[in-house]
Amino acid sequence: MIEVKSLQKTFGDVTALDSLTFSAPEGQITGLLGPNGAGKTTCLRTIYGLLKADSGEALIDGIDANKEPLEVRRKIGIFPDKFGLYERLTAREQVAYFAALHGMEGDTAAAAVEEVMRRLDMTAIADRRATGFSQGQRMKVALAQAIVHRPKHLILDEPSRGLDVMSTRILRDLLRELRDSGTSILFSSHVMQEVAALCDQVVVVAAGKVAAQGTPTELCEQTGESALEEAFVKIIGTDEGIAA
Ligand SMILES: Nc1ncnc2c1ncn2[C@@H]1O[C@H](COP(=O)(O)OP(=O)(O)OP(=O)(O)O)[C@@H](O)[C@H]1O
Repeated sequence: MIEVKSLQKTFGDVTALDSLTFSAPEGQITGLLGPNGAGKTTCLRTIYGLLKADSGEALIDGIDANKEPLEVRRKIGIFPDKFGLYERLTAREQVAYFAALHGMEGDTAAAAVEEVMRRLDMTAIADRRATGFSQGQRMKVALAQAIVHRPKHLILDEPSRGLDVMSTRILRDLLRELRDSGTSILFSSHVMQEVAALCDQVVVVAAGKVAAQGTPTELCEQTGESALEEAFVKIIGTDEGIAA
């Protein structure tokens, strides 16, 4: 279980998180949906220990990443908003490096690397160096790095950015498969269709607060709308910063 409790974070005059509270249970895909600047990235960075909140807690299975970062890192896979690849390494070497960082060795590591590359349809780029990779190819390597150690919890910041239709489908199938095998998945997005298609639970964030929470159907019922897009507009009062 990923839990966020009364998270508060300010940057100078900007309140990025304002008593943000929600949880992402195991075996579910939870979507953080909000317009640009709502606080999604700040929230995810706090959960994986890259940022320290002014107050409140972010817990993975009850453990705070700020207090026990190594313990938390073992349990989670992270697909961050910004990531860099080692340009001189091949896709396979990058993923293998992350497997090693997570303590995987020998045949187990090699099998995990092959499996994740097959699953993400990366065979054609496996032995190419990252220099010259397209945005979508880079995204796939970053995704493979995030899941090669089969984490119990997966946190993704706008995972489908830069992916073409086929790759987006591969990503969606992968997330569903991981969900069905018990992984808790928390991802941020401002793309309505993605959230509607994938999420068991949606947490609508606006101005650092939870503006509404529920299944896509419940959000529609709560607002008396038939489409999630309309429900969302009603909840936050604008469609600015949200893509259909
Ligand atoms: N390092 C920082 N320094 C100053 N302000 C920041 C910093 N990080 C975030 N903010 C501000 O905090 C608020 C929340 O930003 P955040 O990136 O968490 O939003 P977001 O919901 O992820 O937006 P987007 O969809 O545009 O990525 C914004 O007003 C942003 O400008």
